[in-house]
Amino acid sequence: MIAKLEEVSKMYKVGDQEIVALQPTTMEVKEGELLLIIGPSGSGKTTLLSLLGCVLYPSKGRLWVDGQEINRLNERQLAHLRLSTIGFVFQSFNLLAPLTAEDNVLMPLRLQGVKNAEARQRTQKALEMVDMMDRRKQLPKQLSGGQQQRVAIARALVTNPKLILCDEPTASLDKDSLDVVMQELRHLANEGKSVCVVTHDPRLEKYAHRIVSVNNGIVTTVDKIDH
Ligand SMILES: Nc1ncnc2c1ncn2[C@@H]1O[C@H](COP(=O)(O)OP(=O)(O)OP(=O)(O)O)[C@@H](O)[C@H]1O
Repeated sequence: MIAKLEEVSKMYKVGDQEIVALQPTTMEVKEGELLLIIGPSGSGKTTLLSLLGCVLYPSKGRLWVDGQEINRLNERQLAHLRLSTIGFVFQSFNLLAPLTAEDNVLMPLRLQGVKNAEARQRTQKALEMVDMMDRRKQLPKQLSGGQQQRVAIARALVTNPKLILCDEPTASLDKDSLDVVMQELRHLANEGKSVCVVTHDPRLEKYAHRIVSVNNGIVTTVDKIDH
């Protein structure tokens, strides 16, 4: 198992009001699964993903990611855990506009201080996995939304993270690009990665190994009908 929550809750303070974004939640994320986190706007999905992504500390309860208990780590250790263990994919791709596809994918390895020759080799492998080698010299604006998202996936997996977290990765995509991106993510899960995908789009359900639904901060497991 890559992540485990034990009675984890998250509260936000707004003025003197306290908003409960996530009610006490106990769940696991396993290796080799694509876990879909589905629910309406404002239900707590991003909060749950941010906790799994070690971006937020739990307000209460205990959270382990890759065997480390989050509340025992300081900000610096948390940043290190993020860089070494987790890959992030966002709705808006978040590629750096002046850099080619290849240089975007290379960036996390530069941050990790990986030597140039190895970094180039790993970048090539990641771009091959998402079938974007032939477009590697292009800038993000010269790519379609689906192609940009595939580059963003390559960037997320170039560090060989155990856990890949995706926030509405298909929201800006048409149906065909959605299929390609979700098949890519499913493939990564089948190869042994843990992939969590937040969405409010039921079309993504068929790509999931497991589904949890979030409503008003309450997380429940949904029985999955296999397609
Ligand atoms: N930083 C914050 N400060 C205060 N309240 C917050 C903060 N982040 C989220 N919330 C509140 O917590 C609740 C859950 O928000 P969250 O972003 O997790 O929902 P979501 O399901 O991801 O929504 P969406 O699909 O619209 O992104 C909402 O009521 C939201 O307003």
